[in-house]
Amino acid sequence: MPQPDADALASRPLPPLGELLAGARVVALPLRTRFRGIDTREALLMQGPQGWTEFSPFVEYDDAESAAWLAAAIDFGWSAPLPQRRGSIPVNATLPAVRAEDVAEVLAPFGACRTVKVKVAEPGQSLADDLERVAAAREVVGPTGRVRIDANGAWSVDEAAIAVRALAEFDLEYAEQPCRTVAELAELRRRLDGAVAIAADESVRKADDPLRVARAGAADIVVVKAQPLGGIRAALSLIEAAGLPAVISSALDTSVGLSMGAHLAAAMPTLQFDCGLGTAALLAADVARHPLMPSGGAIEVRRIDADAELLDEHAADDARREWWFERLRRCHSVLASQPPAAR
Ligand SMILES: O=C(O)CCC(=O)C1=CC=C[C@@H](O)[C@@H]1C(=O)O
Ligand SMILES: [Mg+2]
Repeated sequence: MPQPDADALASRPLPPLGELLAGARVVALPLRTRFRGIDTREALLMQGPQGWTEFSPFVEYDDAESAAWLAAAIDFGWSAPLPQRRGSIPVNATLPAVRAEDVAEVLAPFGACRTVKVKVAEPGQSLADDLERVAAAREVVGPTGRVRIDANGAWSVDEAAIAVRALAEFDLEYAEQPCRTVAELAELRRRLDGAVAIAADESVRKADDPLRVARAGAADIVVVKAQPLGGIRAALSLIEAAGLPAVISSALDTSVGLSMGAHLAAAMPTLQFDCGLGTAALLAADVARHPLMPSGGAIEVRRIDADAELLDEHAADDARREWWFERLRRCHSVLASQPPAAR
């Protein structure tokens, strides 16, 4: 799993656990549409000297992997902000693997996004389902819009070669993580020979070596998420080292976590692609009175104040809150056991 950037974090001591827990809140937010197998997004929110920050590794992630998400939360809540090069971030709409007839309705909360990312290769669905969904998404964004797909590594190289060529009929901006391994991505990229660009997501955020995919020439683009990569500074170093265009994306965060992603995107020297940071539109409830919803195809770069009433209204139950506090304690121990230079 990726390690937080050593140099960037070495100078900052780990805040004591008590400081993290003071005022920490756990929320359970309903989704509008089922996404990556969940209907509710749980997140732990904390208040640091720089403002609200988020720790929300998916519940199935182990402590070693989740510790990078905690390093990110601490970085955003406790470290001085980086210079911002832009005040708003163009975003894509994110389309879960819904039926074609539901596409327009599911995309409506995203407003006028020129780019849509379509989930494909959902277990239990067929290429015909993907073709219909991508066709419907193309219909919504029109001929000048951009359509990208995300298979979350579900295809073999042969399946991907067939599916990506078939879906290319709808003019794809890129295919995100079509296959699981770096070797498969490299083979697919060779076979496609530039017909469709390949973006790496899991091969970056869940890899022991997040730079391997770039070094192997297995992708044209890296998808970069602030929380799994250990925070804004670590993500910026990784992008520089990868030497590929980056798409900053969300981890299905609350608006607090999305503001971390927006600050990462704002600190990027260049931003070539629309970012996957419009996902507040997938939530049926959020923690802020003015959430980071996409408007006119962009989100603002600003910090988010969690709202006391919304935190109460969407508070997780006692058992889940204790589970998250325990997880925070364990991940804090993981970070504390690392030498400061590796934290
Ligand atoms: O990139 C986007 O449009 C939104 C974020 C997104 O798709 C994801 C967020 C969180 C978990 C992932 O399964 C998923 C992804 O694979 O990129
Ligand atoms: Mg992805």
